[in-house]
Amino acid sequence: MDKQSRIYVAGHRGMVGGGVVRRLKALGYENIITRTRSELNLCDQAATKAFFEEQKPEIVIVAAARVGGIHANNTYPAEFIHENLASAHNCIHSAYEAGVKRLLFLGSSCIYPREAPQPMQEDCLLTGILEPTNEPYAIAKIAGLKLCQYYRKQYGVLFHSAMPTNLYGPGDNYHPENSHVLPALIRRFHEAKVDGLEEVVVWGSGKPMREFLHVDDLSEGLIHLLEIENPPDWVNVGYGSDVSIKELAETVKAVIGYEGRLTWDSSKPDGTMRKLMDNSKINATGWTPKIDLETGIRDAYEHFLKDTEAGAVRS
Ligand SMILES: NC(=O)C1=CN([C@@H]2O[C@H](COP(=O)(O)OP(=O)(O)OC[C@H]3O[C@@H](n4cnc5c(N)ncnc54)[C@H](OP(=O)(O)O)[C@@H]3O)[C@@H](O)[C@H]2O)C=CC1
Ligand SMILES: C[C@H]1O[C@H](OP(=O)(O)OP(=O)(O)OC[C@H]2O[C@@H](n3cnc4c(=O)[nH]c(N)nc43)[C@H](O)[C@@H]2O)[C@@H](O)[C@@H](O)C1=O
Repeated sequence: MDKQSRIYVAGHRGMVGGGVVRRLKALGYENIITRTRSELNLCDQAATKAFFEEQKPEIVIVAAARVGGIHANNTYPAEFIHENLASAHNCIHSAYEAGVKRLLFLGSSCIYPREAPQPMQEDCLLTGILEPTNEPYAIAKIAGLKLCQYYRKQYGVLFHSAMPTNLYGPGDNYHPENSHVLPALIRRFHEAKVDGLEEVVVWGSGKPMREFLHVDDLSEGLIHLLEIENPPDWVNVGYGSDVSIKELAETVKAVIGYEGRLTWDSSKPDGTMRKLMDNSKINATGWTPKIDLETGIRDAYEHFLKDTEAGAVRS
């Protein structure tokens, strides 16, 4: 990518969008276009069309979406499918109409079937039923991926997608109920330590396995994908190994230095039992992650403490 390219990063105030902007600036890209949601609601088709016609970015990274953990997905299914379908469609179609040549859409490992053989390869898409706890979100993500695939096929635009695994790191959403598991545990263990609580409740059985990738690794992977001349229509971007929720909780507990006990709330859903992705396709192009989970959790906690100090924790 030319350092002068006009790059629109949708969702720049989010964890991924913020990571991508950080990485682009570190690499010397100077023409980065951003809009907050109040400046441009991507669910508003007319406003999105007008924005693309006016700005005519050369490259678009779609990191804007309605995102949340298992409880949020389970609680707001209509909002998750509506907002993610609308924002993906509006971004992708308006980009095409405005002559954008390259667009990278962000999906998720949730798009793959609940019972997909592990590790999950890209071609297992649509070969089985989806995990019910995030089906609305997954269907919207599949639609975005397919929009890119067929606009590329019919119109010849280079619109392609990345399927990240569970992400974490600076700028994450720390909402006590709606966040993903890793930020939720960082916040809960931290607050229990500060408040001297005797126990921390963790959801589910602790048995599900999850793969975690630090957002700085993902950001590097996304920019790497944009440098590839003929990328796959969609490609997994994961860490390559997974841990149980129980192991995760024990690691977060140790990093934060909480000495109380763990209890499990089996009334909360486990979700899919495993969703480790096969990342060999992107690895073969020369990208591999660098940040191991414990190092990454330390980094995320340091940023959480700094943001707490500054009253800037997102939730
Ligand atoms: N976090 C994770 O574990 C994973 C995330 N992903 C994908 O990565 C992408 C980014 O996720 P992440 O950074 O974690 O999410 P965040 O919630 O941290 O950020 C999403 C951003 O999108 C913006 N946004 C949401 N809806 C709209 C809208 N209608 N118009 C304009 N802006 C909007 C939000 O704005 P505002 O700040 O105003 O709310 C926010 O800045 C998403 O596509 C997500 O599906 C994929 C796999 C895992
Ligand atoms: C990232 C990807 O995948 C996401 O799905 P998910 O991985 O199931 O989401 P999650 O991060 O919320 O992990 C949930 C697992 O963790 C356990 N768990 C324990 N204690 C807490 C807890 O306190 N909070 C949460 N959220 N989960 C907890 C919980 O019981 C379950 O087993 C999609 O939402 C979607 O966003 C998507 O794209």
